Amino acid sequence: MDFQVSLFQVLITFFLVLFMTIRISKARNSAPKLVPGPWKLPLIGNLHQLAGSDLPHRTLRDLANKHGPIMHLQLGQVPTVVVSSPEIAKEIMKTHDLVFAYRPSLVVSMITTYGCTDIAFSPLGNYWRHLRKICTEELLSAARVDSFGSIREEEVLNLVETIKTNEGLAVNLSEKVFAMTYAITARAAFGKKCEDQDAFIRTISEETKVNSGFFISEFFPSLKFLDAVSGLKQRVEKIHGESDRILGEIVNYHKESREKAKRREDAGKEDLVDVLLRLQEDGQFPLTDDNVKAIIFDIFSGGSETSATVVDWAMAEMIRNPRVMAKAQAEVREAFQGKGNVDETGIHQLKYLKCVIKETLRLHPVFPLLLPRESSQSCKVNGFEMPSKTRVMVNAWAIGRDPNHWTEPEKFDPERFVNSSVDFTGTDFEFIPFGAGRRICPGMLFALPNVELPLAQLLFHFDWELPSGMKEQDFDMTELFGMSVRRKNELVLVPSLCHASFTVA
Ligand code: HEM
Repeated sequence: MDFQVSLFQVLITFFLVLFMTIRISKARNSAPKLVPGPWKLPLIGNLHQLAGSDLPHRTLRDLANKHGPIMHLQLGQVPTVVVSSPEIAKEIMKTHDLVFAYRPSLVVSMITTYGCTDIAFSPLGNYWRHLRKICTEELLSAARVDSFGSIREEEVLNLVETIKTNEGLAVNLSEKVFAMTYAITARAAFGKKCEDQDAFIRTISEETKVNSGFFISEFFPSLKFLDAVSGLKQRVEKIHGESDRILGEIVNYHKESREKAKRREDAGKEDLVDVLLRLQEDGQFPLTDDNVKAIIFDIFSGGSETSATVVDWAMAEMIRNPRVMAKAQAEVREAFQGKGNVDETGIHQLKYLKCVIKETLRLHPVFPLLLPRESSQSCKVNGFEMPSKTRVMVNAWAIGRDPNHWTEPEKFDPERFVNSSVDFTGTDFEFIPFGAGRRICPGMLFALPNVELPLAQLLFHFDWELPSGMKEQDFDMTELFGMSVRRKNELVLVPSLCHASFTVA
């Protein structure tokens, strides 16, 4: 067979190849630009890079330093994007807030929050919107928070009195502060001390510990058997069973007392369970008993440990920075001189203390990765395509220490906030300890007095020292990761009574 190639055939072939090459390269150029990230292993993706990490926010910051402030990680079956700069956080939580205001449904939260019917884990929609409205108008409004002022003052004074009896001795301050914030939340939520309060606090604290979201079975949602193998599900169900029983009793007890009060027509001051039951009775928006329990669970888990954690970090930072402690003490002692005590009416004068609290939240955000979000549709962020159902973690801890936005970011320096308008209300994306956008923490107003008043009282009444033999520079600041990040070791300090304290009436 002759093998003759005409010029015509050569030209046709040339143009065909040219055409195909241009099409392929065009298709490549128009292919969505995916978020970059480290190299992935089959099946587990990048999980090995987090394996063994006790402190994921730190590991993720180190990875982001290599791979960029928007980084894709394949965590088992879960495509995840980690955001570590204020600019990209703003795109997620402001520009595209609606797309990213969903939460993933996690094994643990499904159990603990009655199938994600609480505020924090319920999907964006009418039910969630209604709960947020209940929060802002009823449960966590400024007026409601004010109405708990006497409870706060009493419980903080109890704390001060207990410490006074231990003057000169090493006191486990962490334990006492956590007990105090639990007592405040319990009284605000349930009113009079309920019989099972202590058992309930124990179970809630257990539940929040297992709710960190970093369990292997959370990353392989289709492999249900992993829940059983890891024992996670059984463990959480057991703890939740106990807290559900107690919450059920609390709700029933409140229903009975409301009935009795109605018969006597003597409706007293409402606690938070009362408010929810009133709304349930009104029937404007259907709320089942389980919904009420889920909301109370949120308020407890969000309300108690978080504030105590901030007080604990702030005291620890001030012990390491005696100059800051002395300045904060001078401010509070001057403001309340002669009164012998700190009360909430004058607390707004404590400008420096507010800076100390901000600086504490910058360096030690209680939820360093906020709460996880999930995209409801595909979306372009910073020029990268993010498909629907991508899990998003915003590393607020890394953002608060971003050297492009903070000078000497690792230094505890409350002065940086003195003449600064930067605040944590969700508009300054370099400082987002309460999150931002639609999902921003609705408990800010409830939380802040529980941080300010105890701190002010501890600084007003006492001078603080480390137990003998310990030096400021040796003081341990190791973190413990759970649903929130607290100090690993309890804060043990020696109080001595300040002379101003003696003037108490
Ligand atoms: C210092 C104390 C607190 C800090 C640092 C804090 C921080 C946060 C953060 C970072 C989020 C996630 C925001 C996001 O996804 O963008 C959140 C959500 C939430 N917080 Fe707080 N919180 C505190 C206290 C409280 C208190 C006292 C309550 C209730 C009494 C509360 C109730 C909630 C709820 C219900 C959500 C879920 C909001 C939603 O998903 O719509 N928090 N909080």
